[in-house]
Amino acid sequence: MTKIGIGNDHAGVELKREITQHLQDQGYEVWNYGTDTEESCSYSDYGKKVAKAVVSGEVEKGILICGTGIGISLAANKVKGIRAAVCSEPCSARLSKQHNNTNILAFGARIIGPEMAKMIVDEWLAAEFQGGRHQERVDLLMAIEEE
Ligand SMILES: O=C(CO)[C@H](O)[C@H](O)[C@H](O)COP(=O)(O)O
Repeated sequence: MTKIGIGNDHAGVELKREITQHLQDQGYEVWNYGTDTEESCSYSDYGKKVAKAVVSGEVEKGILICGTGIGISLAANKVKGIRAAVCSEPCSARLSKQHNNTNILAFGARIIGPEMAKMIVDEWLAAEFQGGRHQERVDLLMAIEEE
């Protein structure tokens, strides 16, 4: 059973619940690293928590939600080994896995609705990294972390 870590700030609480249910309905094991209250908080804490869970192998993939998906994905991308992409439609989500081998998907609860979010998540989870020329580019991308 694939383990997915999910994290969110105060803007993403409701959408996090819907996505969690959607994933559990498909048999995924979902680990919640986000806040469960709408009290104002910082996206960076939650982006970091999910990113570290992915890098350590505690979970296989991560999903992040804030108002736009931007702040929380920026936080995740600060953690070595993370490739997080903000996606507002399914095509980008699929290509982010096929070409960039993203290990975290992010989106904004104030940008897209729950049905679009579910389509994005499904497309991303179904996609596979294509390797080949994309592997070389991902290797070059990750080498920047060592500079
Ligand atoms: O960090 C963000 C934007 O990049 C997120 O959308 C946050 O959820 C947003 O900034 C929170 O805004 P708020 O006015 O403090 O609710």
